[in-house]
Amino acid sequence: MKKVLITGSNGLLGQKLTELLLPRTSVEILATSRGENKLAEILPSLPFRSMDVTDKAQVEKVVSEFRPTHIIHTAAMTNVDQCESDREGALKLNRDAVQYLVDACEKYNVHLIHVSTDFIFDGENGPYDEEAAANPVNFYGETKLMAEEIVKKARCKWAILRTVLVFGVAHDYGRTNIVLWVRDSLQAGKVIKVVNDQFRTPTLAEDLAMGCWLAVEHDAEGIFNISGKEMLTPYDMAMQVAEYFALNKSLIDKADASTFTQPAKRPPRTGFDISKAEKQLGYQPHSFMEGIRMVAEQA
Ligand SMILES: NC(=O)C1=CN([C@@H]2O[C@H](COP(=O)(O)OP(=O)(O)OC[C@H]3O[C@@H](n4cnc5c(N)ncnc54)[C@H](OP(=O)(O)O)[C@@H]3O)[C@@H](O)[C@H]2O)C=CC1
Ligand SMILES: Cc1cn([C@H]2C[C@H](O)[C@@H](COP(=O)(O)OP(=O)(O)O[C@H]3O[C@@H](C)C(=O)[C@@H](O)[C@H]3O)O2)c(=O)[nH]c1=O
Repeated sequence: MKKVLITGSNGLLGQKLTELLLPRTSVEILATSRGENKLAEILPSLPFRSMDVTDKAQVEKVVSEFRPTHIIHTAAMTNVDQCESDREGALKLNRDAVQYLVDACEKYNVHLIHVSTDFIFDGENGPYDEEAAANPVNFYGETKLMAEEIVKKARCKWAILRTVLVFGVAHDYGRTNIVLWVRDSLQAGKVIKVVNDQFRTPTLAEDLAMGCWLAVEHDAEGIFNISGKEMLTPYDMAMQVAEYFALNKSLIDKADASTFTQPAKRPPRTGFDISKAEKQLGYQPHSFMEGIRMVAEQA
């Protein structure tokens, strides 16, 4: 019987993972997150414990008591711009916490599934396969690369699953994402500036959760790219969202790096080649348009 501990269960991926795994009788799960359980009402049977991954003692205590066979580590500081301004916080959460989890996994023989990002790359020549050389262009990417290096040195079994621009609907969730942001802006009649010089393979949160589960089922070891399959610019994405919801495309202003900047630099061309995960894990993501339809059904 596989016993899976999920970190960051209140997050977008954490919630989809919890919803995916809870009904499965072949696996026992323990959802953990820093704050109160945001899924308590909708999933009353969900085993949950509060676990602040930046607290080494809490990590050791929860892992020693639950004794998981696998940990899927989703918790992170994912606000890329915040990572530039709160570097100490970003290091604690995105780097130090991973060392505490590795220590516990080594001590209790737990297989660690660590979620990482395309932002470890500089975006000069995407799409990337699993062997590509990392070269982050912002602090978030630097902290996530540090985390990967900690995982690669671990003496427990480990897998690193890298993903890109995750979108989906979560409960009681503070952050938006590209699909919901475009839909809500256009429905409100707002003009939005959307870049056409950044390239991504956007990932439906449900597909990422399935990718994590496939890695657990296969006891996968090593690095796997788990993202969408289509290389799109945010402008392409916005046009598809407007198409799907029959919204006013003239509200979408084409932008580029000369007219749109954010506090942290974004790697221009990332995106992933997912053929390794397709072949070895049977990973099969939805199309971006199917992902939009699934979002529309939930929000
Ligand atoms: N979103 C994206 O576009 C991408 C994400 N990724 C990676 O995927 C993973 C999941 O991302 P995503 O689901 O979007 O993240 P979210 O920001 O949606 O969720 C992260 C969750 O982690 C929890 N958390 C924060 N601090 C702590 C802590 N100290 N201890 C325990 N839990 C904590 C928070 O829950 P609480 O409310 O309890 O504080 C938060 O909800 C991350 O590792 C990220 O780097 C990679 C590429 C793209
Ligand atoms: C807010 C905004 C974003 N964009 C573009 C920029 C970017 O390419 C895309 C998403 O921008 P955001 O700032 O919302 O997201 P961003 O912080 O770029 O997303 C990143 O999050 C971290 C966690 C990751 O790991 C990365 O894979 C990536 O998903 O949309 C616009 O074109 N116009 C806008 O007004």
